[in-house]
This record gives sequence, structure tokens and C-alpha cells, in this order.
Amino acid sequence: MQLKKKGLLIVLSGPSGVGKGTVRKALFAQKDVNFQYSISVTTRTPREGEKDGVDYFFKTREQFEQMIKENKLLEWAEYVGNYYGTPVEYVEKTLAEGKDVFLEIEVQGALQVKKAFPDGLFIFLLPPSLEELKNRIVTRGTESADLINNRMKKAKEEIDMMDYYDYVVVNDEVNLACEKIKAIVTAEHCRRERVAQMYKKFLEVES
Ligand SMILES: Nc1nc2c(ncn2[C@@H]2O[C@H](COP(=O)(O)OP(=O)(O)O)[C@@H](O)[C@H]2O)c(=O)[nH]1
Ligand SMILES: Nc1ncnc2c1ncn2[C@@H]1O[C@H](COP(=O)(O)OP(=O)(O)O)[C@@H](O)[C@H]1O
Repeated sequence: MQLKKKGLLIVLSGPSGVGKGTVRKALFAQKDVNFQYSISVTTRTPREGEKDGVDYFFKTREQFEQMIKENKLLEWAEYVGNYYGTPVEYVEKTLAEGKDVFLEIEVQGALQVKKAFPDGLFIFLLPPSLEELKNRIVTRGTESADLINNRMKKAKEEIDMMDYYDYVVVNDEVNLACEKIKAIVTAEHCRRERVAQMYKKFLEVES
């Protein structure tokens, strides 16, 4: 058992358009939320309004491949033609400081994180229906018709993976989804605290 309390690694996944970004921004706008957001690296072109170092670190494929070679990524995946990855240094440093880290990543990456951090907290965000998912992607208006179809195909594969997650949260209403995520994190902290206390007590009895 670790003596120094480490932060909790929280992973949020879900199909494109379900509202991960919206829910994440709503969560981080709340004063009682102390998670640290891990900014990912991507080779995707920035969307209108996106800023380098805020939404993503935007890199070329060559730069990204160099980061893979240098083991600078905790996990990475190719998603609809672009690379996405999590810088490892920030995650390890922040967890070691006892702070909770929040990753918003797709399922292939989440499975890699689960191998490296089996005690992470894995949450899957589900749309109320596939029809509503398509509606949201179309309404967002950032993808061409081709890309929307690719993302819908991918969405069905992704939803098949929700079994690997600890919790499933339906994003029917943004504030409600945020409340559910906060409740899950609080409950997980309490559970870990209880286990740590029992373990401590057990050691006292043994010695
Ligand atoms: N594996 C992995 N996936 C990521 C990372 N950052 C973002 N993603 C995921 O990549 C997918 C595409 O992201 P993006 O192009 O921003 O479009 P979005 O679907 O509208 O969020 C989403 O499922 C993101 O959660 C990362 O660091 N690693
Ligand atoms: N609970 C919700 N109800 C209705 N629309 C939503 C909800 N959550 C997100 N949206 C909308 O759905 C679209 C996709 O959301 P976004 O956060 O970009 O998804 P993701 O990051 O999962 O791809 C956006 O237009 C957003 O405003």
C-alpha cells in the first residue's frame, strides 16, 4: 500500500458527438470540481475557435511519431485518420502530487490506460439513442457528410466496448450528466479511503 496518497485517474470516453467535450467543459466550469484536465496531442486540424495548448497540442504526424518513439505518450490511437495521445509526464506528475487527473479519450486509448492504471476510474458517456447521437453530430456542424458517416460507424463499435468501463452515464441533460460524474468520483474517493483505513487497522492488529 502506498504511503503518499496519489490522485485518482478519471477516464471519460464515449462516441463522437455524445457530448464529452460539452460535459467536460461544464464540469470544469464548476467551482467544486478539482480535477486537472490532461490536454491531449493530436494531428487533427484545429476546428474554428480551438487553441493550441488549450484544446489540444496540435502536431504534425512526424512530430507525433517522434513522441511515440521517445515514449512520451501514456497511450495513443489513430481515430478517423488522425493520431491522438496523452502526454505521460503531466499525468504521472499530477497524480503524484495527489491531484485527480481527467482524461477525455476514445476507447482504444482507454483500454491502454486501463492496462497501465488498472485502478483508474473508467466512465462511459452514452447518448440517449443513436438517432440523438447523429442529431448532435449534425447540429454541431463541424464534420462533412462523409466524416459523419465514419463517426456513426465508429460510434456503434465504441458502444460495444462500454462493458470495459466501471460506470455508464447517459448524457440526456448536460448538468445531470455532470452531477452523476461528480457523484461517482466522490463515491470512489470514499470507497478508497475506507479500504485504506481498513488496511491500516488490519496492519495494527497484526503487529
Ligand atoms: N486515445 C485518445 N483519444 C483521444 C485523445 N484526445 C481526444 N481523444 C478522442 O479522440 C476522439 C476524436 O476527438 P475530436 O477530433 O476532438 O472530436 P470529438 O469526437 O468531437 O471529440 C474523441 O473520442 C476524443 O475523446 C487522446 O489523448 N487519446
Ligand atoms: N445533453 C445534451 N443535450 C443536447 N445536446 C448536447 C448535449 N450534450 C452535448 N450536446 C451537443 O452535441 C454536440 C456534440 O457535443 P460535443 O461535446 O462536441 O461531443 P463530443 O466531444 O463527444 O464529440 C454539440 O453541438 C453539443 O452542443
